[in-house]
Amino acid sequence: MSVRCALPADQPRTRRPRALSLRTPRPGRRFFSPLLSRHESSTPAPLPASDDRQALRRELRRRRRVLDDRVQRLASMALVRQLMQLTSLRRARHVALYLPENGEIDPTPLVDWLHRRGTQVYLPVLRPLVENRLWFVHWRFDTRMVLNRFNITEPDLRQSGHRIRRLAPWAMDVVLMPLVGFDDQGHRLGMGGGFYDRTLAFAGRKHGPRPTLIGVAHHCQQVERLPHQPWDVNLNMIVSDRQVLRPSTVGH
Ligand SMILES: Nc1nc2c(c(=O)[nH]1)N(C=O)[C@@H](CNc1ccc(C(=O)N[C@@H](CCC(=O)O)C(=O)O)cc1)CN2
Ligand SMILES: Nc1ncnc2c1ncn2[C@@H]1O[C@H](COP(=O)(O)OP(=O)(O)OP(=O)(O)O)[C@@H](O)[C@H]1O
Repeated sequence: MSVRCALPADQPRTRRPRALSLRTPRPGRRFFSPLLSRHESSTPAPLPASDDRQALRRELRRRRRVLDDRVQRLASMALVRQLMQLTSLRRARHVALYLPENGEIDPTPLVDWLHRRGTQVYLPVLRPLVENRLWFVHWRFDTRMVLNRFNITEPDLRQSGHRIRRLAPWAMDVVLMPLVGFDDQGHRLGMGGGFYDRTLAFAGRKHGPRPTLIGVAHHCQQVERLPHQPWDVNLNMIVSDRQVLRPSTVGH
């Protein structure tokens, strides 16, 4: 299934940037090696260079926002098909995912499959009172939901009917993280709040339990190169509607 990402018609072709690049990824020199790569055609054309993370975020968010419903549905199906093959997800008992917003690739068709396997599903909730951190709260069909300050639907922490069940981030088996951008080195760009970076910072430690961190995105959110920030959590894998990228080097 080939999903073409829309590009602006009037993009000027400017010179390559030094720090950030929106150009089509080149083959070779991959730190992350693609598995299950099926679609090599219709990669996005080069876009203007930008040294500005905010501008890059804006452009990548625009790219996914303009995808129409059919493309979104096909991309979601292709994503979920690949996710269902992953051992980490097949073995997982506790999985955090997210409800898609503004064109984010939709992982929710996975939910029925997870429930049938007896796996518990969690959603990110903005933690009250602390700066930009998340809780992962158990999500069932009867969970009462509210809109958070970003207009994203999340479980209501003030439920009276049944006790809110949250799981410590280190106790999750898999966390699916929505990416705004990524490169084939496994570097990621998120929404810019540092929510996932802060919440999952413990995953950088050598010892102790940690979830498998899987970044998910549309293929058109891949860029040639993103700088690694010292606080960026390392992903175990990036899955798009086109491919699965895994670190090819042990110890990443
Ligand atoms: N679907 C989904 N849920 C998620 C995230 C996500 O990226 N996607 N998050 C991942 O972290 C957390 C929320 N983080 C967010 C960070 C910034 C913005 C955002 O829209 N920022 C606007 C400014 C909005 C405002 O201040 O009112 C912007 O940057 O333009 C949204 C969510 C938790 N839930
Ligand atoms: N572990 C951390 N502790 C304190 N501040 C952090 C941490 N991780 C990230 N930050 C801060 O959060 C801000 C946003 O970081 P960044 O631009 O990398 O966000 P992001 O990765 O796009 O967002 P997210 O993690 O929500 O997907 C930065 O100012 C950064 O300093």
